[in-house]
Amino acid sequence: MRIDYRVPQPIALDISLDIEGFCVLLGRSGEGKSTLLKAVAGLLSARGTPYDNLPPERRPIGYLPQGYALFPHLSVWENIAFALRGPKSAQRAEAQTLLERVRLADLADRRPHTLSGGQQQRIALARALARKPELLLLDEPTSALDATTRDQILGELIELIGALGIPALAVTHDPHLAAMADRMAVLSRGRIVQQGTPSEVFGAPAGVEVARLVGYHNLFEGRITQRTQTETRVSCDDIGLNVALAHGAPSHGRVILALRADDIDLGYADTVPTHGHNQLPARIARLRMHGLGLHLCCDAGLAVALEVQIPRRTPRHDPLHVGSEVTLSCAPTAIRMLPAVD
Ligand SMILES: Nc1ncnc2c1ncn2[C@@H]1O[C@H](COP(=O)(O)OP(=O)(O)OP(=O)(O)O)[C@@H](O)[C@H]1O
Repeated sequence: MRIDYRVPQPIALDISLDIEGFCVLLGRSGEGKSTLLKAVAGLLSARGTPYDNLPPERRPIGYLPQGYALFPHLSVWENIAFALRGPKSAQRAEAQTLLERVRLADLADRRPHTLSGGQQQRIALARALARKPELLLLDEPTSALDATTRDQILGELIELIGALGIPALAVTHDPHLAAMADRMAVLSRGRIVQQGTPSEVFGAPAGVEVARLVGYHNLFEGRITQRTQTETRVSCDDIGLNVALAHGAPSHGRVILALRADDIDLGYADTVPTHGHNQLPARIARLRMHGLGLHLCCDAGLAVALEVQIPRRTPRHDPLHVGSEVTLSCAPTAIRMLPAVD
């Protein structure tokens, strides 16, 4: 399904988006993600296809707002029945069928506050299904979930929506959710700046804004000085780096290099890193624990400090401290080359 929407207020949007399976629209806070969903649902004034000029109640859309908006004083089945018509007994039977579709048949008489965040989310989904939607819209589906179970609950939700066979558009600023989608798009300054599968977008961000949103912590400027058939040599503050050639990457002049914190390897000054590419002597400027690993800020002579994520501490990592001399290294294929921004 394709949606084309133009929204004048409260923020100008001009959006064309292909929705297949579970699609995630990623954007910073305030970019207009909720505004787009409300426009498609007919809850604010906008022009676009499909559903142009249809009042909200006639749009075949299932809308899950942030926090789900379940009625606390109604039972689960009454929350779902709120979207149904007809005699009470028929409503109850249909609510029960919808609860079975979201695999929560035994919770019909509970109140929403007695359920987990993931269960509440599925009740909201059941209520949305009562409208027989041809499109599901989910506003920040991660926001009310517990961080420890979030990925599991979202995995189950995505699987469930896939089994229902209804295309879904979820909006979020969370790259973890985007990484789990069938397709994703990135919203910036009112437009879609990139869309594709998560591996296409995470693997080849179209620009600095996308790179930042999908977790490239290290962004720094350089100038292309040499090019071979497979690699480009880029000079960054007098430090030379080899970058693997990628389709569509700039071929000359100023560029921005993007590098993920967990794509940098760390060796001690007296050890040779696991691979011989792009070795940078560096000094640890800051260091903090990150789960089982470490997050480091290292001064390697570039204009910016390099952020380095070590997933698991080995016994050799224990002596690391501010001021330690280390050798950073990264493979040429780990560095993305983006057009420079003026
Ligand atoms: N009712 C309103 N009146 C005035 N301005 C509004 C209104 N609703 C939203 N805005 C503004 O429109 C812009 C987009 O808001 P929107 O809620 O769509 O952003 P968002 O991308 O969903 O943000 P978040 O991720 O923080 O939820 C923001 O600058 C917001 O302040």
